[in-house]
Amino acid sequence: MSEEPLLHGEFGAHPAAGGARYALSLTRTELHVQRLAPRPEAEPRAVLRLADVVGCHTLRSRAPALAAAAFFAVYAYPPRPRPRGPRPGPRGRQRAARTFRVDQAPRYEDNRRLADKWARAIKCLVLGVALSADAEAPAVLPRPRRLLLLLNPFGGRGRALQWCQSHVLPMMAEAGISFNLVQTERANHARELVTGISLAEWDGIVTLSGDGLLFEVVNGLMERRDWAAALRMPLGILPCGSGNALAGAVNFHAGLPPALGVELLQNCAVLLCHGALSPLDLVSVTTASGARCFSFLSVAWGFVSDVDIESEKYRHMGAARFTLGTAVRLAALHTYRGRLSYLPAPEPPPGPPPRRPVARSVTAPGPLPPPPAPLPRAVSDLGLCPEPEPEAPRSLPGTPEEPPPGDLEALAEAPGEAPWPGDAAGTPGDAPPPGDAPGGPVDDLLVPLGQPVPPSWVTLEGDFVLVLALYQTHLGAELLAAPRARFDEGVIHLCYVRAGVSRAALARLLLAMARGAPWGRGCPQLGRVPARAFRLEPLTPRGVLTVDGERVEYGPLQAQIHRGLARLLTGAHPRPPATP
Ligand SMILES: Nc1ncnc2c1ncn2[C@@H]1O[C@H](COP(=O)(O)OP(=O)(O)OP(=O)(O)O)[C@@H](O)[C@H]1O
Repeated sequence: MSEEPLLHGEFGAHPAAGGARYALSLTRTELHVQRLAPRPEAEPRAVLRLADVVGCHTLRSRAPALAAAAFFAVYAYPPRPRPRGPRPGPRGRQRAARTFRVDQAPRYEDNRRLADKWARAIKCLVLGVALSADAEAPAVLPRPRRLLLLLNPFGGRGRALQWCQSHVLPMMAEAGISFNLVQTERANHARELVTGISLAEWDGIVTLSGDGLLFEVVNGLMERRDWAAALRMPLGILPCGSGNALAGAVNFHAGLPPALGVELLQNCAVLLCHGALSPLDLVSVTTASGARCFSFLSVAWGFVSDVDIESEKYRHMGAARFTLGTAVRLAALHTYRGRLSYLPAPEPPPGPPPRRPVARSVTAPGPLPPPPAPLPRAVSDLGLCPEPEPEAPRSLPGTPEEPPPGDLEALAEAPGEAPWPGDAAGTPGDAPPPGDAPGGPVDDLLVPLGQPVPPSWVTLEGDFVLVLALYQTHLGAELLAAPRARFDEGVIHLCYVRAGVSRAALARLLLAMARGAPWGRGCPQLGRVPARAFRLEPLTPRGVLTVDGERVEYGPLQAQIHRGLARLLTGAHPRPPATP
């Protein structure tokens, strides 16, 4: 064991399976489980990484023979070993739950106290809440979170609901997260919904679809009169669409290997249970008609937006639609005449993106708000019931490693009330910052589209194959286009490819991106510049412009970045230091 254990104890197992006993050691990052009896040599020491743990519950047996014992169950989703072979396949995560019996004291109350201590310590470490150095002092946990889940049943290959039921909801129950799940019924439904919700009722809004549904949520929140307070609402994304770039970025920043499909969804769901937040840059984009929208991902013109929109007809293929769309577009390569102007930003520092200390996702301490008002097509309409509040005893679903139903029941926990570190940054309900206009922050770097750009800007004119403004690492779940991007660095990564590039050179560039390899070396037509703002003026009369993969009106547009305007549930947090 490389780290000092915070807690060490000897416990029985549940079910009792031949009187097995285990020595448990809890460090800041791992739970070590060593069988003591019978035959300790028969079972190698198991190590559960807390990064794979989503929750821990205290339980009590209904059996009179076990009346003095208390129990704690640990729920983890470690990655499956990657299948061997020349082409390693996807691995995904496998649920692993272990229940331990605390039975050394003759009195139930004393065993319960010890079980509570272990459960609290594990939960604190999973949630990034500071523990006392010896883990002896009772840690005060924040109150359970309430999330609004918005699911597009037609996103990607139409599997969002099925994936949510089988992979997301069970994990949330184990993490002690309450939720209300709403299926969207049409485009813009999510946008309308979030313009009307009461912010105080939710600790986060999470979309289950592609990037498009989160785009709706961001813009719905921006339409509110209290937009600045609304943007303090933690936002999360669980990838169930065909374009899952932001989820790819969340996965990357957590240090996880590239993933697609269910594997990416499971990774993001585990991270969501951990609850850590990062500030998220938003880019305000103004089009020729004066319409303004807010973007968290990209503005694209030419090759990238053409592929995005044209490949809609292959949406039944999921993410593979982009590969086919790319091949088709490469065969008929177009160029577009236009003018690209930008305000340069200082070059970001080299090297991998540093992990920032992150805030927690949950609202400030205080009494629980009233239960959320019922929402249309909410989870109860679907026969899925939100988890009861943790105060209510409940039986847990049975699995081979778990107590059989009816044997153990969950115990009431003291309601959490600790503040979440970093929540002072703002909670839903804050007043908008003074000086900000209704309808979003002022674009202080931009002059009206009809006027020339300021003299400090750089202008390029010519024929382009593509222009892409990206502010995340990923352009698709596995397309690592800007490895140095961070969620809140306040930089637009502008990238353009001028006419004259060969099909082979463009294909090489895209392939390198897909492999996560460095790209663009030896391609003189490629330009990459960090910017704070840009203006794009297409001179070719027809074409496609997209913002976050959604088509917008074709014509001149301009944009500027607003640093850390929103908050994203990223889940990855450094292990908290012990308080002295
Ligand atoms: N119930 C619904 N019926 C039809 N469209 C919907 C519904 N709910 C959301 N939408 C719209 O579906 C679009 C696609 O959503 P999203 O990007 O999240 O998923 P996706 O599968 O990755 O799709 P795409 O790749 O086309 O962007 C969004 O523009 C959203 O407005």
